Amino acid sequence: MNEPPPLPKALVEVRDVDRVFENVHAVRGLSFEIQRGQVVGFIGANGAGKTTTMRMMATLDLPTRGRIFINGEDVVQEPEKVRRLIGWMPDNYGTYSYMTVFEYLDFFARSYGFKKAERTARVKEVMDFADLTVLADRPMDKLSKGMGQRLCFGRMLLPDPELLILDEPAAGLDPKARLEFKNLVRLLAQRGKTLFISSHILSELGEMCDTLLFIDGGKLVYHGASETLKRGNGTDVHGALQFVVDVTVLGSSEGLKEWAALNEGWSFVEERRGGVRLALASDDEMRLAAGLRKMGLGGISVVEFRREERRLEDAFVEMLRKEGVKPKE
Ligand SMILES: Nc1ncnc2c1ncn2[C@@H]1O[C@H](COP(=O)(O)OP(=O)(O)OP(=O)(O)O)[C@@H](O)[C@H]1O
Repeated sequence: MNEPPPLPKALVEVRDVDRVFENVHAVRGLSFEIQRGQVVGFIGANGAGKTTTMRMMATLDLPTRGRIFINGEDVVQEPEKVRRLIGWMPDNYGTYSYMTVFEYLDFFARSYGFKKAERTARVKEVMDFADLTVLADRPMDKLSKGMGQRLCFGRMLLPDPELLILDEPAAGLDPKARLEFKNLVRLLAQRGKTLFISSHILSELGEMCDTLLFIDGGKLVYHGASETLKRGNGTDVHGALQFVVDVTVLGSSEGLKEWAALNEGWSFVEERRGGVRLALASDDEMRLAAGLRKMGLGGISVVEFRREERRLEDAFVEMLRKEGVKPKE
């Protein structure tokens, strides 16, 4: 029996892509990969090139130079195959008055080729998933921003695409709707979907994404794990990442300051009431645990410790500074 061909390693591969409009160089030499099952945040200021990149991935626009592959299929040469793999949620979508939520989903399910019982079952499944069942008979133009967004989400999920591309989905949502949106993202990630989500507000995406891509002036300025960004508390004089640990001790913290000076990988950052902030030149939890054990053996009574999370906004600003880019509003 013939084995099926192996799946391409990365679900998305963007290779040295440029997009030049008449007099705007919107995307410049952009390259990145997205692995299957990841939730990726695509972050950049207004005009950074996010929508242009996403539209090219979604086969709605063509690169001026470079190539984009989705599951190994070239978006320019095989747009039909690519469209079957992706769900695209634009930042704006049209509403039809006098069409209910159910009618809208049913209409799109028909256009995706679902027939009768299968169509009814699929629309029901999507309405349940996106919490739209109670809104089934509500006219589309009577939905709140959050409800409308859930409907758009539902429509995108009808053909069960593997890759979901969402352009600014959290923009304009109130806190409750934003929470509901985060839950949907979490559920989809649990089902093994790959999500590529843009925003110009870092904190909107930080918690829900495994990986972050930062774009500025059409260029990629960072691609990495969101955890690394959050935990890394800046860099030392040599540019190496540091992780700050806040340690509370019983009694004087003088002993801990001396301990940090004598132990490799550790350094003193600052003193605070009841404790000290130390930097550890590693995010290895074993090294942190070994350090805490050594403190105890050295007669230092640690009553509490906390590895600090850096605000993603600070991380972003610092990263742009390192790249020599001035952050924009
Ligand atoms: N069709 C077009 N013709 C000319 N210029 C365009 C076109 N589409 C986008 N641009 C320009 O390309 C640049 C990148 O725009 P893009 O919409 O990709 O940015 P963005 O990061 O999505 O921003 P926003 O968050 O405001 O949507 C901008 O300078 C924009 O004005």
